[in-house]
Amino acid sequence: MGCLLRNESAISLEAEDIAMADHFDLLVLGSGEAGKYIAWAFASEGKKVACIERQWVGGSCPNVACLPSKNFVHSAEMVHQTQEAIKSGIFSDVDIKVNMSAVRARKREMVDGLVAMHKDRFVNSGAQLIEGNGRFIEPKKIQVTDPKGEQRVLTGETVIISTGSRANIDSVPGLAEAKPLTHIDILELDKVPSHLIVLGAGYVGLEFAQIMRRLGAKVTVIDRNDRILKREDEDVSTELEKLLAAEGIQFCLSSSISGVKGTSGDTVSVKVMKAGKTSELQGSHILCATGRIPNTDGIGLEEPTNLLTKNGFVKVDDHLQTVVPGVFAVGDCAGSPHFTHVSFSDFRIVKDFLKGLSANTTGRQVPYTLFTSPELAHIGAHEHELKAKDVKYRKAQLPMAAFLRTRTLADTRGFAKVMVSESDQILGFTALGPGAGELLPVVQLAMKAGLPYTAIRDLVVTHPTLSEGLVYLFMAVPPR
Ligand SMILES: Cc1cc2nc3c(=O)[nH]c(=O)nc-3n(C[C@H](O)[C@H](O)[C@H](O)COP(=O)(O)OP(=O)(O)OC[C@H]3O[C@@H](n4cnc5c(N)ncnc54)[C@H](O)[C@@H]3O)c2cc1C
Ligand SMILES: NC(=O)c1ccc[n+]([C@@H]2O[C@H](COP(=O)([O-])OP(=O)(O)OC[C@H]3O[C@@H](n4cnc5c(N)ncnc54)[C@H](O)[C@@H]3O)[C@@H](O)[C@H]2O)c1
Repeated sequence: MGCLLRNESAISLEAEDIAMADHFDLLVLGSGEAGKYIAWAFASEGKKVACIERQWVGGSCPNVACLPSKNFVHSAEMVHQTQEAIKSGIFSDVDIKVNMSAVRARKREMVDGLVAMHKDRFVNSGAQLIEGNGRFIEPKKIQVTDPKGEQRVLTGETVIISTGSRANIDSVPGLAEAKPLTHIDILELDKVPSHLIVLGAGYVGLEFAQIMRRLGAKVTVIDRNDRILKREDEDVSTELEKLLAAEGIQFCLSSSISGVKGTSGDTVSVKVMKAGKTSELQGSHILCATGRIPNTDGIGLEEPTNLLTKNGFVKVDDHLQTVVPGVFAVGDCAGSPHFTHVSFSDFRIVKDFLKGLSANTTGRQVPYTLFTSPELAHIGAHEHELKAKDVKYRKAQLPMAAFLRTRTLADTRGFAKVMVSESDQILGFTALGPGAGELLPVVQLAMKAGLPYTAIRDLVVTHPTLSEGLVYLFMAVPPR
């Protein structure tokens, strides 16, 4: 099989090594979102491809991140909806008791199905899935240690580093010893925590805080920032904090922790510092949700060619190629925004680049949705960024109650806003409301196609869908 790269690799492998090792057209380390799609795409075209995976076939998303956490979001939503139905008299005399083992079983069944689906995809595409831990000996040579401890050396004409990231555990005295939960462990609990302390009011922290609150836990969220989701506009994070607090979640903001005692799952005691004062918070469990660390340490990337940034991400250009021609890095480990859909976009960029097309990461759309209830969805510029850059814009904002479908759902919480340029281009859109994530693609499409906001304003949209509300929002944009 020939080289995948349009430019021949600068690295020449010694003939003897190639003879000894298993040699592939494409060698992928890590079977996460981008890595697995690249493996499947080239193997389906007849290339000799291997993908090395040490634990999670298909990566974090289907095993321990996006999909299982959204499975929990749904279980928590069912409990919440049942409670709402009792309040409104639809059910009477119902005693709700959450069976956490059943919540976990529903999640496990989904994950098992997803893993089986991934294994099938490997078989059907012809990409070899090689179980084991990979470590670079050279940029195009990886030593794999399989679960039995046996070692094998693989080489690739083209190599993709797709090793993802893991939860950060801060070096606070006693925190690691307390065996804190991460997103992986919390998805395996068989009992609802009596009092969950969540460290970090970002994506992971807020999604799990609401899940566990709705399943019956007392929940306290600690963050060093003065508001949740610091990167969002202040009106958005303030509103979401208000909605979560109304469900009974307690927030300790502008706070940091200086020590932890006890063991998560039994009792934990956390020393919280706020405005120079220290207090003690007792809980049953503690969850670390304070960001991610790239899985790039200890796998031979520092030597002989240092491929890493000072924060441990693999250094890449806007084609996701490292300093070594023919070696690419994708997804979280390359410092791409930490979303599965961005990793998928990385796959398409590398695939196109290898086929000689001019694909790159510059200026690509990065939409996102936080799966709290209500959801928070965003695309484009934030309002505070436009203000900071002194960009002139017109803004429309409506409460979600103006999206009439929300009234049928009896959930009118939140609001939506859009910022539009002097020349009618959509600069940014944010929605905090039920089903907000589903509103993004139509706005994205208009932005990508360079259509004026009036293209959405003037659509005939089915009544009463949530998307219909976009028409009313865009009608509210002030005239030029
Ligand atoms: C709780 C949680 C919820 C999330 N929810 C969402 C969401 O709803 N939507 C969204 O878009 N994003 C979400 N994310 C982010 C998303 O999961 C990540 O951005 C995405 O999974 C990154 O994919 P990746 O391919 O870069 O890495 P991963 O999916 O982590 O894949 C890396 C793979 O490499 C393997 N690996 C690592 N090192 C080695 C080695 N040395 N040898 C062999 N194999 C190795 C790992 O086992 C892993 O399977 C969530 C993240 C978390 C933590
Ligand atoms: N729905 C989704 O798309 C989704 C869901 C989960 C995760 N993710 C991705 O995973 C990434 C990681 O999520 P995350 O929640 O771990 O990180 P995050 O960066 O979103 O939030 C971390 C939070 O922890 C706080 N923090 C950090 N150290 C602290 C300390 N010592 N004391 C107090 N507070 C501290 C930070 O101020 C921040 O608010 C996200 O950025 C996102 O890209 C996406």
